[in-house]
Amino acid sequence: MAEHVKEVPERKRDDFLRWEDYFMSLASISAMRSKDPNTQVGAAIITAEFKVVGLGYNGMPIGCHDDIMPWGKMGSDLSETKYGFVCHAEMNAIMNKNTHDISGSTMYTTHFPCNECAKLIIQSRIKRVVYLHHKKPQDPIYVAAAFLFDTAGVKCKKFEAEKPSITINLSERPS
Ligand SMILES: Nc1ccn([C@H]2C[C@H](O)[C@@H](COP(=O)(O)O)O2)c(=O)n1
Ligand SMILES: [Zn+2]
Repeated sequence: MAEHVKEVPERKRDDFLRWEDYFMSLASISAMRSKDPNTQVGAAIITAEFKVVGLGYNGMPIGCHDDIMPWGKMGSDLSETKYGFVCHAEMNAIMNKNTHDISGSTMYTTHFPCNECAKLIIQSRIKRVVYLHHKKPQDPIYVAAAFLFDTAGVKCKKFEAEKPSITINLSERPS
């Protein structure tokens, strides 16, 4: 064979990122955009045809500047904490969707959805939720969310990574 022709491998590479790892990676990378000093959450909506149609992370509403809004957990009432204002990652992923009908889709989320996001997920006709963390399963908010999903027939699954961690190299130097 001519010396300049690269030997083409006969088989595909086998260490490619599997679909589920890819989709949870998109949710996890989206979470890296969050300004929440305590909990960064990301969500990705994937259609049954494996198309990415929505990404979101927890953040303040449009026009509510991050440096003006409260990011604390404690205050004399809700209006003095982030909880009264922050948009959840799941809601933002739904609001950011780039197609009208997301029925039958799967939401990959770094954290188990709250009851308010569960309602949005159900009403959007998302049929499956894959989550990475579930910090407070006994919290009434998440008990209510689980009841909503179970009653509405939305399947919930804890994410199991094929690759427990991935590295992204954004520098020009080859990894
Ligand atoms: N499924 C969830 C759960 C929480 N979030 C957001 C809401 C807050 O920004 C933060 C939670 O704050 P913490 O009480 O852990 O300090 O995460 C979400 O977007 N989706
Ligand atoms: Zn929520």
